[in-house]
Amino acid sequence: TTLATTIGGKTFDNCMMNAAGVRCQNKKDLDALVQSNAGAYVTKSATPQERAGNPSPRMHTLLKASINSMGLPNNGLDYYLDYVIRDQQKRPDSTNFLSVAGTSLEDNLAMLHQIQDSEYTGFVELNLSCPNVPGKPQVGYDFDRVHAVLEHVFDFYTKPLGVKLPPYFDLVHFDQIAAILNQYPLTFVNSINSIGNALVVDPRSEQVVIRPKGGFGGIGGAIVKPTALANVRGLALRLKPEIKIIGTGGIINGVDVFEHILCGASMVQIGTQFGYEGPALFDRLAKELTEIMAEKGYSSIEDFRGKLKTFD
Ligand SMILES: O=C(O)c1[nH]c(=O)[nH]c(=O)c1Cl
Repeated sequence: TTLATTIGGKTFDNCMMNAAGVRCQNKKDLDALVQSNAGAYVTKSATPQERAGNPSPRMHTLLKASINSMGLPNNGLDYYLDYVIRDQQKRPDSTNFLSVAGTSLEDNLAMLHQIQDSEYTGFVELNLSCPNVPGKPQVGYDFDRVHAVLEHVFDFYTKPLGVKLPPYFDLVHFDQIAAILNQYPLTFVNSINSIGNALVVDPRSEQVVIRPKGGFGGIGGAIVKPTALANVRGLALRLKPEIKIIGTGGIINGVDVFEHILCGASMVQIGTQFGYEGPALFDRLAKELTEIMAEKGYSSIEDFRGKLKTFD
């Protein structure tokens, strides 16, 4: 049984990796991911300069969920670009992901020009869906802005690139976003980011649980899986086959990975549970998924990827 997957002509020996933002902000965390059984890593979304992010408490974990309003704290693009280039020199056969999340079109273009002109040959994940920068509505819900960003990016960017999208909740929105994405040579689309601007209340203290934005933040964890699977499936049914799908959201166990792949994902990312369990998560998930595949007689993920059945 193999858990290998291929995206943009690159083969990953394991179809599971971290989600941007979780245990990937500094060299220590990234080195731990390199040492783990994850098939790849993605760096914390970068802005051109380092950012402190929102005031704490800005992240809270519940039993099967997390809420965060980090506000894009990161060490700046140079830090992550330096890390991935050094790693690429040390391990030329491994492909990884560099996430960028400019708070303006200018910032996104400046960062992508810098990456285009660098010796980095890996993937870029353009994050269009951060819900937590006060005063900055996320690009992913403004289809004209998504179109404009991609138009500008593909005027000059030639390396493998994908976008990280927010969850959509109306099938018409799946149609609209897919119609835009299908116009571009995207290597992948990653769906979903956290469900933005949810609210968690502590009934004992009668207070919200995070400081930024009066307690409003992005939700992750098991409770978002039905929305994540709907977005993975909705995009899988609409995107041209050369755009692969990375499924993110609600993965706790191997069976959740299986469901994401059944819905059409070629790779999955784990955020909340990875934050909770650490790098050993990838050993557990690989074991669980391998057992499920063996039980069902599947020897590779291509045997069942996207083959979700409906009633008709
Ligand atoms: O607040 C954040 O840093 C953050 N938090 C999220 O849940 N998703 C994102 O894309 C980002 Cl950039």
